[in-house]
Amino acid sequence: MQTWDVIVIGAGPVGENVAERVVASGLSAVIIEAELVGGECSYWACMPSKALLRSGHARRAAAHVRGTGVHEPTGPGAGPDVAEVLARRTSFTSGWDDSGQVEWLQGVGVDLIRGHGRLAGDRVVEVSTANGTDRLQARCAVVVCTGSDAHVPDALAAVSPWTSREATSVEEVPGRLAIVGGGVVGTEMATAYRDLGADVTMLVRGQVLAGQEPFAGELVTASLTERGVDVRAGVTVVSATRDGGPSTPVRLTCDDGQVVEADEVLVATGRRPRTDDLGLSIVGLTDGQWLDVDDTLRVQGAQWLYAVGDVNHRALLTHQGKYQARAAGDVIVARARGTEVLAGQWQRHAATADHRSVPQVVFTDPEVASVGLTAAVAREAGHAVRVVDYDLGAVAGAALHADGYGGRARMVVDTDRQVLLGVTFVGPDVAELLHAATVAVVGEVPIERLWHAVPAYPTISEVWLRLLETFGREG
Ligand SMILES: Cc1cc2nc3c(=O)[nH]c(=O)nc-3n(C[C@H](O)[C@H](O)[C@H](O)COP(=O)(O)OP(=O)(O)OC[C@H]3O[C@@H](n4cnc5c(N)ncnc54)[C@H](O)[C@@H]3O)c2cc1C
Ligand SMILES: NC(=O)c1ccc[n+]([C@@H]2O[C@H](COP(=O)([O-])OP(=O)(O)OC[C@H]3O[C@@H](n4cnc5c(N)ncnc54)[C@H](O)[C@@H]3O)[C@@H](O)[C@H]2O)c1
Repeated sequence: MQTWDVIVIGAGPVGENVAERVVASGLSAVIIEAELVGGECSYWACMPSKALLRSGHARRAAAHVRGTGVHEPTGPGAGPDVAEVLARRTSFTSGWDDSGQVEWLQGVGVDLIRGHGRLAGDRVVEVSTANGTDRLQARCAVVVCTGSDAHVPDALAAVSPWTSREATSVEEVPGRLAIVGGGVVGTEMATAYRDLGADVTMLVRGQVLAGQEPFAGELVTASLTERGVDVRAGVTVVSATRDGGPSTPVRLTCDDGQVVEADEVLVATGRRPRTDDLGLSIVGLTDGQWLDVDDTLRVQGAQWLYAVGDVNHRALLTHQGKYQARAAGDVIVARARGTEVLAGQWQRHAATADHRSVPQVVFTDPEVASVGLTAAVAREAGHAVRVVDYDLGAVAGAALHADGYGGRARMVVDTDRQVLLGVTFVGPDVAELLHAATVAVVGEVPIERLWHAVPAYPTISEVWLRLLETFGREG
């Protein structure tokens, strides 16, 4: 049996980071990957989805500045060049070829075995490869970084719907696309496919972007609707049929009796853990579940098993998974060496920010950039809260940025401690405003000190000053 200090199962962005981290500190590591090194993010999620969105976004941004000579597309064929958009997308996935990432792994000294990994004993991992089964032994830790898959509701399974994988790797844009789900994937793909010329209908069980401040879903819905997307909220799909067989139109029946026909249907109804056939009974758990971890990313009740990234269900985002990977990699090294474990709040080995300081950008148009708690969640958690809103369009830098700029900003203030619990920006190109908010929330920067962080004039960031003025210097 071959032995390494650390065995990582899953070479997505998170697994790669854990392995790199422990090797950089002098331990040995092997990573096991069943599909492509780079994982979902590189080939079927973050990168291709943002590439599909970018051309339409850039074109609309230019069309909203008088004098650029670019106008909002009207009529068939007037939108972005679909073939070029798809070609650009494909370049960002390297044509679904992972040799570049494999080279990077080799360069940082991480060993790779291709195959399906599962636990098979105390620190033992069995790998099913094309040539049979290998058994590997870890001296220190086994780290599960197997990510997540699309969840497909039973009502839709029979019609073999698209998931985010098909939506991001598309080669031919359907004429009519129905999207079930109004979360991040649903709204981003509605934005992208509308730009690519599809007639898009969204069927949303609850509210659009339900986890965000309510005005985020409202502004995104208004914009999608204005651009011709048919957004139907408060409806549940109860059955789906494709009477003519595969590749023929799909008919979706909703709980209120309405029927929607489309050439393709994308299911964007959340994720499920990729823990099937993982041998979790070895540590007293059941396959198919999310893996509950402590703040050092160690599986609850286990000594040598860690779960990092989507699979632990703390924050299903690449950047947050990589943040966890840094903490996990470092704590594995500390435990291996017997050096001090720093697992208190905000210390090196604890993923403290997962609890209430997670930043996210939804790349719709307008963009939604948020960090920390929404007002509703902050109140539910028992904080004394004051909500401060400001019209982003009234900021000089925003008005210069785009003609008719529309958007809104909110800060959620903990009035007992006079610090920010959450910040949300909704508007064109607000993504790059987010990190300042993340620093303020994570740093628990007192409001009084924020008055000394002067935003440059005339930038959209001046909204910070407007929010403070609205809050008032005496609070
Ligand atoms: C459409 C879409 C767009 C997204 N856009 C963004 C975005 O813009 N920004 C953002 O931050 N996040 C985004 N996300 C979320 C992001 O993709 C995930 O949070 C991220 O990929 C999680 O990384 P991971 O390494 O935990 O898992 P994954 O990327 O899923 O990687 C897990 C790897 O493990 C492998 N694996 C699984 N089981 C086994 C096994 N038993 N043996 C061996 N290998 C195995 C898989 O093949 C895979 O390569 C998006 C998600 C979707 C679906
Ligand atoms: N820009 C980004 O950061 C980005 C982009 C895409 C995805 N992601 C990540 O990927 C994850 C998955 O995204 P998602 O949009 O699939 O999930 P989501 O949780 O954001 O949204 C799921 C949507 O599906 C609906 N839904 C759930 N079950 C349903 C059912 N049975 N029938 C009908 N509707 C149902 C929900 O009401 C919701 O509208 C997210 O957690 C997100 O963090 C991030």
